[in-house]
Amino acid sequence: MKKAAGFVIFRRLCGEIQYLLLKASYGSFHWSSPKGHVDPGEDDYTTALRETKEEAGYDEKDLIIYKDTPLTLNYVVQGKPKIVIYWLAELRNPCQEPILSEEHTDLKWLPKDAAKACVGFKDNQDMIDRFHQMILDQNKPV
Ligand SMILES: Nc1ncnc2c1ncn2[C@@H]1O[C@H](COP(=O)(O)OP(=O)(O)OP(=O)(O)OP(=O)(O)OP(=O)(O)OC[C@H]2O[C@@H](n3cnc4c(N)ncnc43)[C@H](O)[C@@H]2O)[C@@H](O)[C@H]1O
Repeated sequence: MKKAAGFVIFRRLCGEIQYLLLKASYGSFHWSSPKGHVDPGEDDYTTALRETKEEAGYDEKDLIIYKDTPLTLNYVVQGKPKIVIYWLAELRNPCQEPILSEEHTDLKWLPKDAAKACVGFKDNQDMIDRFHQMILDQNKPV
C-alpha cells in the first residue's frame, strides 16, 4: 500500500480561518495540502514535517501542530490503495507565505467552504469539516 503524510495548514487572517492548498505541477494538476510519500524506515510524522518543509518551506517551529488528532484518508490511485495521514497545523505567523517547490505551480489560502470545493473529493471535504470543528471547539478568537 502506498502511504503518504502531511499537514492541513490553516492561518487566522482578516477575521477568517483560511486553509493552504497547493496545485500539483503534474498529473491531474490537483490541489491538496502539503504531503508526500513516507520513505522506508521513516515515521509518518517525520514525513509530514519533511514534505511540508520541501513543498511549502515551513518548519515545525513555524506551526502549532494538533499532534494528538491526525485524520486518515484512504483512496485508490492507479489501481493501488493509498493511505494519507494528515495532522492539523496552524501557521504561527499568518503573514509568512509558503515557498513552493517544483512539485507545485500555485497556492491558495481559502476559507473552509472554498477549500472544500477546491479539493473536490468527498473524504477530503469531510476531513476539512472535522478539522474545522476542532479549531472552533478551541474557542480562540479568529
Ligand atoms: N502523478 C504524478 N506524475 C508525475 N510525477 C509525480 C506524480 N505524483 C508524484 N510525482 C512526483 O513524484 C515525486 C515524489 O513525490 P512525493 O511527494 O515524495 O511522493 P508521492 O506519494 O507521489 O506524493 P504525493 O502523495 O503528494 O503525490 P500525489 O500528489 O501524486 O498524490 P495524491 O494522492 O494527492 O494524488 C494522486 C491522484 O489521486 C487523486 N486524489 C487525491 N486525493 C484523492 C481522494 N481523496 N480521493 C480520490 N482520489 C484522490 C488526485 O487527483 C491525483 O489524480 C515528486 O517529484 C513528484 O513531483
